[in-house]
Amino acid sequence: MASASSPVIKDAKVLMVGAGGIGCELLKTLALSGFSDIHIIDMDTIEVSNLNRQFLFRQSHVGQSKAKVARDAVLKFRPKINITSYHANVKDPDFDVDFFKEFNVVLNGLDNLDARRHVNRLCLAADVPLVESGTTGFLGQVTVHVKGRTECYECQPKPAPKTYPVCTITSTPSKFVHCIVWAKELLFSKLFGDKNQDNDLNVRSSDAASSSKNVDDIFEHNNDEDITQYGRRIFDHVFGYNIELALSNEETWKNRNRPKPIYSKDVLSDDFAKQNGNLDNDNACSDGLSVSAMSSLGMKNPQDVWSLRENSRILLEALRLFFTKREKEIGNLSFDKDDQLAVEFVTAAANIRAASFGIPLHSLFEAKGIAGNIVHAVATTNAVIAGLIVIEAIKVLKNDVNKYRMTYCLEHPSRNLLLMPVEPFEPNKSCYVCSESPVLLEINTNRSKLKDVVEKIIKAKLGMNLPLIMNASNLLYEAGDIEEDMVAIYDANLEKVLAELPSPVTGGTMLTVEDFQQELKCNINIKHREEFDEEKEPDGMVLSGWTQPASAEETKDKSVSNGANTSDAPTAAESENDDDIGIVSPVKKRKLPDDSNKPNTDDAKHQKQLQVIDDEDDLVMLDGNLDGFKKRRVS
Ligand SMILES: Nc1ncnc2c1ncn2[C@@H]1O[C@H](COP(=O)(O)OP(=O)(O)OP(=O)(O)O)[C@@H](O)[C@H]1O
Ligand SMILES: [Zn+2]
Repeated sequence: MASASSPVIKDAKVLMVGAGGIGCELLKTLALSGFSDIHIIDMDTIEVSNLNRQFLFRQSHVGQSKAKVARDAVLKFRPKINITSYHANVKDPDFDVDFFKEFNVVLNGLDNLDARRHVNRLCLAADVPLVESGTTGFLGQVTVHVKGRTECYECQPKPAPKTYPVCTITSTPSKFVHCIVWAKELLFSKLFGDKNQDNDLNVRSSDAASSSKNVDDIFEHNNDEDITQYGRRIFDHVFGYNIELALSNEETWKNRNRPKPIYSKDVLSDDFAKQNGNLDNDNACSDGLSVSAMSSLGMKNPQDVWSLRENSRILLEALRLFFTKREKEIGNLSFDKDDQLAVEFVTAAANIRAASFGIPLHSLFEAKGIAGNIVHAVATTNAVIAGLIVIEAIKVLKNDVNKYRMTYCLEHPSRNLLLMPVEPFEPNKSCYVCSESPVLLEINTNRSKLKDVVEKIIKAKLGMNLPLIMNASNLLYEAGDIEEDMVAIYDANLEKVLAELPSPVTGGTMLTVEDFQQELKCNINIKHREEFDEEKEPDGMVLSGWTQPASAEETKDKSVSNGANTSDAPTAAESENDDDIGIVSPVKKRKLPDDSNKPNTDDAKHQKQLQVIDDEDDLVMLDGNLDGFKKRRVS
């Protein structure tokens, strides 16, 4: 390993993308490892919920740029190095191919597929190696992507990662799970958990002065206020007032549907207290966990999707029951999916928020499943992953191709294995991103419209947001800032191309798709296919040049997203299987295209230090050479 004074480290110009959970650890580790020219891009500002694991940030930094604060924090203990921060989206056109070309290596600490794809494509276009990473709870991985040598980030299809940027949760939910996270992590915690724990429940108005302290008092239950009044006040604050406040920030809603504020008086009549629950004869029982708002309101079926009014009644009733039947627990509660009242409260709150944002409502049964599956970010996983990123970055800088490893951090170490390095895969010859071969798109050209192709394939699968589609030299379609009448012409052209294809198309029609924003161009060979198995191919179209991952890529399926404190986790059942990752069919692994099959002397040296460890508590690392399946002590 190169030492801190090594020229490869000192002279390297490194670009880090993301200064969140992984990014903070990474910046610190890079600086302490001797890197001295680090550029860091992050578009976000610091949220209270980041503070438990993004150790470069403090309470006083909330609201400030992550990239800048991270830079300043590290410069305090490494004042002589150069750190350049950009408070910006990596997708900004300023960060173009020429910008990327300036760097020796790019390191990702991102939390979403879209940005990861974008960076992958720019790294390929600029021919700069990329070290990519992700964590979910105790799981994590680091992968190395070097053009022409190892597979690119998109060589294999990835299941969409399930982590949510904070602002999605606090301000712009678009899926029901975002509302669940909000209800569980923010509203439930604020009302029934530790009051002193700051959280991002309140919408910060653009007027910074009006923040935190007095706003927090809103959630306090005043002694002179009956519990129904209190409930309605909270209701109006979080579903009414906060939404109005958020709406006042016009910028946020430019390209989004505006939410609708909901006040309790709009959904519930004033005499609702009388109808809500049976105040005298609650289904009181001594066991707190069996108190239920549903039983209290005579609602029996957990699979029913409640109306907005029913959700509002459940919410207020659950809140009342917490304050009357489980008073002693208030202040110490954290969400537990086996706590019926907590699940009722969270379901109702999530549904009301969903109604406000135009998101379909869900039953308690469904909501419980979603709420029980959210995994918390683990700071140590981020630290381990950041360390591994630096190790791989150094190998990349030294051009130690034979030593590149993709490393998986496992949740349930089996046979004392916590980290599992495997040799990187070679590029997928039919990858539409890093290979020249056209992708084959089979569709029923009689029925499918090119509009569907654009939506389902070009945008959803190929991840091109601003595609430009050509058929030979004819421009068929262009997304982006174009005049409405042009859009109509393009749409018509697009339809025409499909309509004119002889049916059935046997030879295929070649479309070229370009997305300058993503620096990606690929050819699509369209072929007619009459029948589709709607269950397997629900879109009625198949990108067959881009195969689904085979079982050999099981590890990659475990590919996780990153650093989010709130993510839909692999289910418990899936996690159990992680034990098997250690024996992921090494035989099927593809080798690098160069001479990496040859025994490597450095590896041989390593193996001399291998030792068998019996102590269950020792962490060991499986050596990259899986054939030997040797263990190495990690100190
Ligand atoms: N397109 C992008 N351009 C720049 N930075 C980005 C982009 N997409 C994501 N990021 C940054 O990547 C970081 C990912 O960090 P992390 O996964 O820890 O998320 P977080 O937002 O800090 O926390 P949380 O887990 O609560 O969402 C974030 O700081 C986010 O701002
Ligand atoms: Zn690829």
